[in-house]
Amino acid sequence: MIQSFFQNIESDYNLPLNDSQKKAVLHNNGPALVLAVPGAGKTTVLISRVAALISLHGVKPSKILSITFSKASALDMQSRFYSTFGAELGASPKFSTIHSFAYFVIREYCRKAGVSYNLIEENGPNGKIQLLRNIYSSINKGFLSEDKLEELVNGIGYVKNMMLSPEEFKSPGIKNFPKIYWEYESAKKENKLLDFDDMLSLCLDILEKNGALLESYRVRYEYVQVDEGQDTSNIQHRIIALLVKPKNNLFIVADDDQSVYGFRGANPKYLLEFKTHYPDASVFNMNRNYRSTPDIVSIANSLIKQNKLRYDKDLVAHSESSHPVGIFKLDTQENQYRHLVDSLVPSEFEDTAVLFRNNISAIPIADILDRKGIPFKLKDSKLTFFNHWLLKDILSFLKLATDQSDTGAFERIYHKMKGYISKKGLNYVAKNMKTEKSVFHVLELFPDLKPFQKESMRKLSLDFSKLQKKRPLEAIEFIESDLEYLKYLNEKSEFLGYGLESNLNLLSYIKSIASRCISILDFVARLDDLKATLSESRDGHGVLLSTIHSSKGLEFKNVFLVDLINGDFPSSSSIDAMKQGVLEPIEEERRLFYVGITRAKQNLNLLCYKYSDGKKLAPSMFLSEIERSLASESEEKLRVYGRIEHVKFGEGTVLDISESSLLVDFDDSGQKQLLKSACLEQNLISIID
Ligand SMILES: Nc1ncnc2c1ncn2[C@@H]1O[C@H](COP(=O)(O)OP(=O)(O)OP(=O)(O)O)[C@@H](O)[C@H]1O
Repeated sequence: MIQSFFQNIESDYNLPLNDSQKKAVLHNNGPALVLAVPGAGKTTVLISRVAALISLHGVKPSKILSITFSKASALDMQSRFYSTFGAELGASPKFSTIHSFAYFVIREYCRKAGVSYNLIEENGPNGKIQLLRNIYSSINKGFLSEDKLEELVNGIGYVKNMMLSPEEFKSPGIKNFPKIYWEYESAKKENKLLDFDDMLSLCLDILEKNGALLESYRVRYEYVQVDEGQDTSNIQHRIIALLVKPKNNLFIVADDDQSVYGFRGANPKYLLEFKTHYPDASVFNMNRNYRSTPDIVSIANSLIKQNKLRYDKDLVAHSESSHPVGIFKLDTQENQYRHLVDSLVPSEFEDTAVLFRNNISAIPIADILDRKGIPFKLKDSKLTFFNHWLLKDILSFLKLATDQSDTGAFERIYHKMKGYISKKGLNYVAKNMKTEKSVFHVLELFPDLKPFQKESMRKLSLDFSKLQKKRPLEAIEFIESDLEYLKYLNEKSEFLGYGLESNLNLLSYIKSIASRCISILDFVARLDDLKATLSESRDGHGVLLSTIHSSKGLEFKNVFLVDLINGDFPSSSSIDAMKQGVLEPIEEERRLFYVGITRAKQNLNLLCYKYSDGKKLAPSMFLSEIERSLASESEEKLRVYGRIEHVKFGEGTVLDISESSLLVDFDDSGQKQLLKSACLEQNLISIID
C-alpha cells in the first residue's frame, strides 16, 4: 500500500520522493520537526503528508489543519493539494494562515458570547496609522516620520508576538514607547477594535479561558501542520501548542536559515528547543536542494556559513547542470537598470523575478519596464513613496518654479532652502500676497529686511525662474545644490528620524524617474501615471517585482537581486550593530540575502552599482563574501564581467576588455592569478566558471 502510494505521488508529481522525504511523509502520530534547506521539498512533503494521513492512516480530511505563513501560500498549497490529490481523495483538509485561524476562533466566540469586534483599518482618517500618528505627536510633541512609524509598528508587533510587556521592550528610536503602546491599546479597546496582532492575543485568551470551545477545536483538528516554522512567533507557538494538546499531533517544517521576521517577533530558537518542548518528537533532516544549480547552491552554502547563530548544515545540490552565477557591478544606478532590462528574456517573463531588500526599489524599475512595454506584476505594492514628504518637498519646489505665487508650495518649503526665510516672513506673504505674482517679490517688501536679505530674495526669484526652464533631472539637482535642499537634509535628517542615507536613496529613485522625463509637467504627470499603473499591477502578469520577504517559498528560473549596496543591504544600522558586537541584525539580513538567492532555479544575477552622484559606493558586504569564496576556488576558467579599459597582464601585456562579459581560458595559472587580482583590485567582477 505504501509503495503504491509513493508510486502515485511519483506519477502525479512527476517526481520520486527521496528516502528522507518519504520518512517525513509517513510520520503519523505525535510531534515531529522537519529541518530542511531551501528547495528541499518542504512544501512538497507537507502536501504529500496530508495525502498520506488520509489514504494511509485513515484520517478524515477535515481533521487536518495546515497552517502556512501567508494567504498566498495557503492558497498555493490548497490548489497544489487539490490538483494532485483532490479528485481522488475528494478531500477537504484545511489550509489557513494562523491569523485567519485566529479570526475564525474569535468570530465563533463572539457569536456565542454576543460580543463583537471590528478590525481596525490600516489607513484612512480612523485607521491604525493615523491613530498612532496622533498618539505619538500628543505624547512626544513631534513629527512621526515614516521610518519611526515603521519602527513603532514593528515594536508593537514584536511585543505582542514575543508576549512581552511594553516596558520590557527597549525601543532604540521611539521615545516613551510604553506610554504610546498603552494609549494605542486603550483607544482600540474603547472602540472594540482589533489590529492584526490583537487577533493572536485575543484568540489565545479565548482558548485559554473557554475550555469547551478549546476542546471543540481539538476535536475538529486532530492533526496540525505548520509551514515556515522558523517564522512562527512565541504567541503563535502558544496557540498551536494549546490546540494540539494532549495528543501533540504536530508536524512542523522549517529552515532556521530562512528566518527573516525576527524584527516582528519570529522566534527560530523555539525550533532549536523543540525536543525540550516535546521530548518524544521525531526530527527529520532534508539537505538535498532540488531547485537550484550547483553554482547557486555553492554560493548559498558559503554565504550562510558566515552566520554563527544557526544549526550547522550543508545544502547539497541535486541538479548537475551548471550555470555560472552572474555578479554585475555597474557604474551607475541607471546602468544597473539598463543591464537588467537588456537581460530579460521575453519568453521567460513569467518565470523571472526581480527581488530587492526595500519596497521602494520597485518604483524606478516599474517606471522603466512600463516605458519599455515589459509586463510586470508587483507584490505588496506599498505606495507610500507617492505620499513621502521628500517627494512632496521636491514637487513643491517644482510647483513654485512654475508658479511663484503658489503660497501652498511656498509654505511647505520656505524653511528648507537657502535664504533663511522666517515664519514671520511666511505670515507676511500670507497677508500681503494679493495681486503680486511672486512670493519673493512680496518678501522683498518685508519691513526691516536688510539690504543683503533683499538681494537674497531677488536672487531666489531668479533661481526659481531658472528652475522652471530646466529638465526635471537638472531641476532636482539644482534644488539639491543651488537651492541648498541637500544642506537642509544634512542638517535635519537626524531630527526627522530618517537617516541621511535613506533620504539620499529616495532622492536617487526620484531622480531616476525624472531622468526619463522631458519637462516638469511631464514629470508630475508621470508620477500620477506610475501610481495608477502600480496599483493595477498587483493582479497583472509578467516579470515579478517583489521584496525578498514576500518572495519566500517561491521559485523562478531567473532571479535578479538588485541594489546590492552596503548600507542599503545590509542596512547601516545592522552594520553599526555588528561593529558593536551585536550580530543578530546582520545575521537576519544575511538570511534574507540567502532566501533571495535560493529562489533561483537556473540564472541568478546579483546587481549593484558603484557610483551615485559621483560618490563611490561599496557593494553589499554579502556580495563581497560571495566573491571571496568564489575567488578562493581553483577552477580552470575565469569569467569577467564589466567594462575594463586596460588591465596590465603579465610582462607588459595589456588586456582590453570592453564587452560586458568575457570568458577567459588559462593555460598558465600565474596569468589567471594576475588577471584575477587585477579585477578584484579594480572592483571588477570575477566569477569562476
Ligand atoms: N524528490 C524530489 N525530486 C525532484 N524534485 C523535487 C523533489 N522534491 C521537491 N522537488 C522540487 O523542488 C522544488 C522545491 O520544492 P519545495 O518548494 O517544496 O521546497 P521548499 O523546501 O518548500 O523550499 P523553500 O523553503 O526554499 O521555499 C520544487 O520545484 C519541487 O517540485
